[in-house]
Amino acid sequence: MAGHNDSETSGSDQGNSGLGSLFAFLIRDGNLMRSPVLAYAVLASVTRSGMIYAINTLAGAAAIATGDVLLLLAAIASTLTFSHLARVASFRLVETTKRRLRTELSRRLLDARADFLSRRDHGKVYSIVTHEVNQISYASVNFIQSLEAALVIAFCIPYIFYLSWPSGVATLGAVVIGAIGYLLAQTPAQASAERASRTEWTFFDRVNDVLRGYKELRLRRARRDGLQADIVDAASRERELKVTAERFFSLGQTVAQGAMMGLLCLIVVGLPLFAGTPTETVLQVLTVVLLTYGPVETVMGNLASFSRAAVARRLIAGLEKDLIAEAETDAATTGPAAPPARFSRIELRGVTATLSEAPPEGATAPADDERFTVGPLDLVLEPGEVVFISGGNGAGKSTLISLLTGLRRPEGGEILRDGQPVTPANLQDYRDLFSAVFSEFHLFSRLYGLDEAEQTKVPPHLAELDLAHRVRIENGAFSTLALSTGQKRRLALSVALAEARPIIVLDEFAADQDPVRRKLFYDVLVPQMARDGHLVIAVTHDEHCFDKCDRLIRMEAGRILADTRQPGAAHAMADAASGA
Ligand SMILES: Nc1ncnc2c1ncn2[C@@H]1O[C@H](COP(=O)(O)OP(=O)(O)OP(=O)(O)O)[C@@H](O)[C@H]1O
Repeated sequence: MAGHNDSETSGSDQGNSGLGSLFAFLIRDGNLMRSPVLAYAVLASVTRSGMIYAINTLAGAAAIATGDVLLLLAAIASTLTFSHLARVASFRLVETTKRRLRTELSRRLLDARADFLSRRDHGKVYSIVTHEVNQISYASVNFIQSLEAALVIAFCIPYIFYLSWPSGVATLGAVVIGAIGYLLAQTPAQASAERASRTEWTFFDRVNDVLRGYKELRLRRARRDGLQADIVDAASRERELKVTAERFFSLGQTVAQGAMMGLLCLIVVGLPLFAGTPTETVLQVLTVVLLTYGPVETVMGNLASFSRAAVARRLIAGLEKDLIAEAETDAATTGPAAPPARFSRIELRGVTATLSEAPPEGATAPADDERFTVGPLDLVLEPGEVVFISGGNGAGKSTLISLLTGLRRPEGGEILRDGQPVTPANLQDYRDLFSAVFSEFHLFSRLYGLDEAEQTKVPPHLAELDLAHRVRIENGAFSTLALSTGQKRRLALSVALAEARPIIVLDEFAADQDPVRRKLFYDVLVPQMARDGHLVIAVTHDEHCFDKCDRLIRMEAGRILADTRQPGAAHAMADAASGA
């Protein structure tokens, strides 16, 4: 099973319920204070208490008074109205909280470092933005409902004291016993609920395997069975843990219900027998207690959902903490988009990077044999050059590309642009120099970020790349992405060319092109890009084309083995292509 590198501690480790932090979150960040929901809830509970009072007065009266009937009707009408308004406002609050949490988490994901995003085990992220965000958002409805119910109980307890003080004491006793039952049950319940959520992350990871690996899974039944067994295992463990959590929640609720039932027995049997309370008072107390039974059940039922939401709050906070730790600097991800910049020289000076997997759960650092070091790398690049990077699998070519494009920050050495070091403050400006088609590229369905002028450049490039018959641009989006692998890569190149950035990076672009398109790429497109003044950096294994670049960089074991210059080779290709 995939391990997760979680910075948060489990609920049981924390030793506190997290309810305080949950309520603080709901009140402070959940917009509770700015919503009319609190006012509606208070009004609904006041009118409900008035209704209880009116019912009780009418029930105990010798004759029905018109005023009491009118009071009852008014109380019913206003209770229904305010309860409805409170419900609508609280659901608005739920959706607002959900939207806020999801946009905040997405923003943090957009800001996260490439290292974090390139990890495969993102089941945790999916689970948190769906399940946990729902749990915490719906807690605001439960919070309002509970507040409304608690206010009714708070109004009714003094009234019970007023009717008969022994009943008042017994009612308070029942509330205290119920609260103790809940508090005792919630620690083990929360611990199981949290473990269940963590198991759900594994489940999402395996579902991701199904979606990504469907072809391999179709070809070998045993592979599919093995994955299915893992999915069943994760789902079963989650079920067991959730059932355990609910068993504890239910135990707490049973204690509270027992206390309420004990209270009813005490009122019906104990009061007349031991306190000599008259039947008329017993009936009045009984009516009030029965009418508050609903609000008590509401509070008791919601306590479990608060515990689940407290777990969700902890897990969301843990992910936020991870994302903050993994965030790029503000300057790298915020601020207005800079206009396409120019450069005259890019220099890598003693640049190094260490690649490692996320450590398994419980481990502090990856083992040495799980690390790969690239560099130190020294390299100077200038506009108008065509640079090919070659080397065996695992030589470090893609890592060099990540370092060069500013996606990965070097651990040692520095990158200089026109003699100035690239720092977090100017990193985004530096990245704006590049357009790229990575070996594992992603095609967005829309032309995000391209201005109108850039968008108008895409169709000519589609024609040049022999895609005009398959894809059109409609309202800033591609008409289709249902294309072959080679076509998709050419589509990605059409966007990169339309961006017209000074440096174009192509990682194994030709690998999935047919011979005709491969020839077009090496003999026409690349020389043309250089002629237009672009620095072209292409990772390639096509040895027979190594003579078509100005510089050939060979990599091995994370180092640059050779940097051979063949001046003018690419320009000569361009001249030949244009017939000059
Ligand atoms: N997260 C990681 N943890 C540890 N090692 C890693 C990690 N990512 C990559 N590596 C290792 O770093 C080395 C360089 O990888 P890189 O992707 O840069 O190679 P490459 O030259 O582009 O290879 P290819 O031609 O196969 O694409 C490889 O040996 C790879 O196994």
